[in-house]
Amino acid sequence: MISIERLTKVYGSGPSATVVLDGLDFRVGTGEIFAVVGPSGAGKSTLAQCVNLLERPTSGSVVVNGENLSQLSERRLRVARRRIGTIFQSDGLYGRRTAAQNVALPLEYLGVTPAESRTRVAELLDRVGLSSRAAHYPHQLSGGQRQRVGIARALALRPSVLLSDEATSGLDPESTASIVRLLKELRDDLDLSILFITHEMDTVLQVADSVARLEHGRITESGRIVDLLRNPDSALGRSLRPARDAAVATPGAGTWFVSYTGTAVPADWVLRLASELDASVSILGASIETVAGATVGHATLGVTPSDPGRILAAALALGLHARPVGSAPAATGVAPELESVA
Ligand SMILES: Nc1ncnc2c1ncn2[C@@H]1O[C@H](COP(=O)(O)OP(=O)(O)OP(=O)(O)O)[C@@H](O)[C@H]1O
Repeated sequence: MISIERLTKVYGSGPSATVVLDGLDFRVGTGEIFAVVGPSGAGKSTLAQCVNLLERPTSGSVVVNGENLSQLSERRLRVARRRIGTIFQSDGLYGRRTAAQNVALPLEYLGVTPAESRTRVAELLDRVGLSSRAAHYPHQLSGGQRQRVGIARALALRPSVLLSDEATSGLDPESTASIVRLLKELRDDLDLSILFITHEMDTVLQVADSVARLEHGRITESGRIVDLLRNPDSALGRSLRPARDAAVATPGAGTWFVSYTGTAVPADWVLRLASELDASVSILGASIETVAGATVGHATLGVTPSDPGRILAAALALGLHARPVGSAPAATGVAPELESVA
């Protein structure tokens, strides 16, 4: 488990001081993947450097399994750092070393015997599905495979926390999906706390259990992914939804946007809605999926004229939040840019 407590980082001093992280608070539980997303300049890299203790925070703490690492002496910090494995965007592998030799590096620094190291490296490469590539050099591996070697190396010293700093940025969708699968396996099999720092929203949806949005050095919103997706008022939840243009309703039908808010939305909700309203309900766009074991979704519907109050009530009874598309944002609490999006 890792807790970030009132973490503040200020570069420079006096009038030129820049507050880059401003009192961040969050916790990544054992067996949890916690994503931090944010735009360029939000402070993500600085956060990563403070978490893996390459940078000392100006104030606040990084606490791993109850021990405050930010207050340790340099000597004790060198040992404590082993509890946090880091994977970076650039895999940082040594080109003149094979995959196995790269994974062995942290073990060599620690003075592990060659025999022990060989066993552990074989175990780690097997863990990341690269046993058959042990003798390959980085240039003989794909981007995704190099990142897997980086993950194996980050796990070499049996950390309890894995820090992923833009580790899937720049990978193609297939490689990203395979790294995401691997991180979830590691979370479950090794009970790791994984802090996943990224600017890619769609990867967050695939990988994370919880997410926080970092802006100008502050967390503006955070929560479990499922809760955010089910909350129609959550800006972070809305930004996690894939934005796609919906089809246009037939003339005379009204356009409505509905999103899952309940935990037990029936699978045949479209039929039920149509029957309850005694109206024709057509799907103009929809995304329904399982995230962290829960069904979440949203849809744009064309509904033949019905009383808006009845549509809202019928949707609510099915565990759905409904709003007419094109209504004033102030009345619905929905951002205008989402008005035409399914
Ligand atoms: N050593 C430094 N001295 C002064 N300012 C710094 C230093 N490092 C970073 N900053 C500033 O801190 C802010 C946050 O930078 P950081 O690199 O952490 O953001 P980021 O979210 O990782 O951005 P990106 O996604 O573009 O990498 C920026 O305004 C940057 O200029």
